[in-house]
Amino acid sequence: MSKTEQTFTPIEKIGRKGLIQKIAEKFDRHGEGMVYGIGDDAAVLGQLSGSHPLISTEIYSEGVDFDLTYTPWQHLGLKVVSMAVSDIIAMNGKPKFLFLNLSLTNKVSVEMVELFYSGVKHGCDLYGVQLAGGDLGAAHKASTVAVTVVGTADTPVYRSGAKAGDAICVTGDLGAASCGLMVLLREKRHFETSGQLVFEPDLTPFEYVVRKQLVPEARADCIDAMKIAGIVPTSMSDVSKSLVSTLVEMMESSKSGCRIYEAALPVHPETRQTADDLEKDIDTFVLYGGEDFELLFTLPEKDVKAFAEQFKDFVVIGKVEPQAHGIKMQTAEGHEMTLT
Ligand SMILES: Nc1ncnc2c1ncn2[C@@H]1O[C@H](COP(=O)(O)OP(=O)(O)OP(=O)(O)O)[C@@H](O)[C@H]1O
Ligand SMILES: Cc1ncc(C[n+]2csc(CCOP(=O)(O)O)c2C)c(N)n1
Ligand SMILES: [Mg+2]
Repeated sequence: MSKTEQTFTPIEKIGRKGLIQKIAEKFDRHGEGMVYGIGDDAAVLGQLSGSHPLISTEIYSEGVDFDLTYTPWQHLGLKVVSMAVSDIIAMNGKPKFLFLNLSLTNKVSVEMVELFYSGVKHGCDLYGVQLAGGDLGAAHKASTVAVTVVGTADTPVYRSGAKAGDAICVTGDLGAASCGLMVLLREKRHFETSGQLVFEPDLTPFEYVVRKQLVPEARADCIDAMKIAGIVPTSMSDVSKSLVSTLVEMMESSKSGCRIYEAALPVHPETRQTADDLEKDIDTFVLYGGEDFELLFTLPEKDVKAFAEQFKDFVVIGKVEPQAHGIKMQTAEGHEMTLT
């Protein structure tokens, strides 16, 4: 069946209760640490002993944070889970339970909600998280998705612990997700002016960057490796907004400055290629682009080598300095510039 012929069952046809029942069927009501999930006035979780409960909550609005023209519903479901668990992971925690609140316009069908929850299910399985409840309501013009995640941490890691002399590290690569967003927005503009009925652009040359935008993955693998290596970073945060804003937040709360090296910033070859194609400066994406969901963390110099033996997908991009140094980047040409 092509996109134009997909069935559209209005939510009012099965009703709110009918839709919640369809959602509930996809998820277990009981599970590890969950006494009773979807189906009563509140979820009942198991008792926690020893570790600290962590709670993080986020809201995403249609047209502001996501665009349904180019976002498949199952991708949106997976992405909201990744974005939510990333905040728990960034505290050195383990995500456990998820709550999802949806307010939906009448442009959203039962089938779309089912696709969304198949993405959510995929995310829950990927991160070992259980859907424990939520809420469902109507929206007038734009849909919203609010997500709350509950996790645990034996040793929470804050943004504020960076110490002068620590190495500044980042996982994966930067700038790909915002580069992917630019590609999707360009294709959307093209679609709107072309008069075509179906939005089916050929994104093959942009597969990596578009994937990073539509289905980013939270770096649970890095936290697991830290645990195995017995390493606790001095500070950590996820790069959800941009490298520069995350660095500034981290250094301000750590009462420190830093120096990063432009030449050390990790960039995927496809991001570089796509930036050229878009005729944009690669640095705009790498320094100021959001949604990469990589981890930025600081390690005492002596821990870097030990951690590198356990985990390969990170690089050192700079060093923490005393606060008076400011937040600086040494460019590839050897100049020093202040980052803001
Ligand atoms: N979008 C959703 N995703 C996952 N679970 C949901 C969602 N909406 C509702 N639920 C779950 O379904 C069950 C019934 O929810 P419902 O909102 O109907 O009951 P309630 O919260 O007790 O009622 P009220 O909102 O009037 O207090 C609850 O367990 C709730 O967590
Ligand atoms: C249509 C559309 N407009 C804007 C964006 C960009 N965007 C969405 S959420 C976000 C930050 C997440 O941070 P946090 O998880 O901290 O809320 C950014 C940069 C997008 N993807 N789609
Ligand atoms: Mg409710």
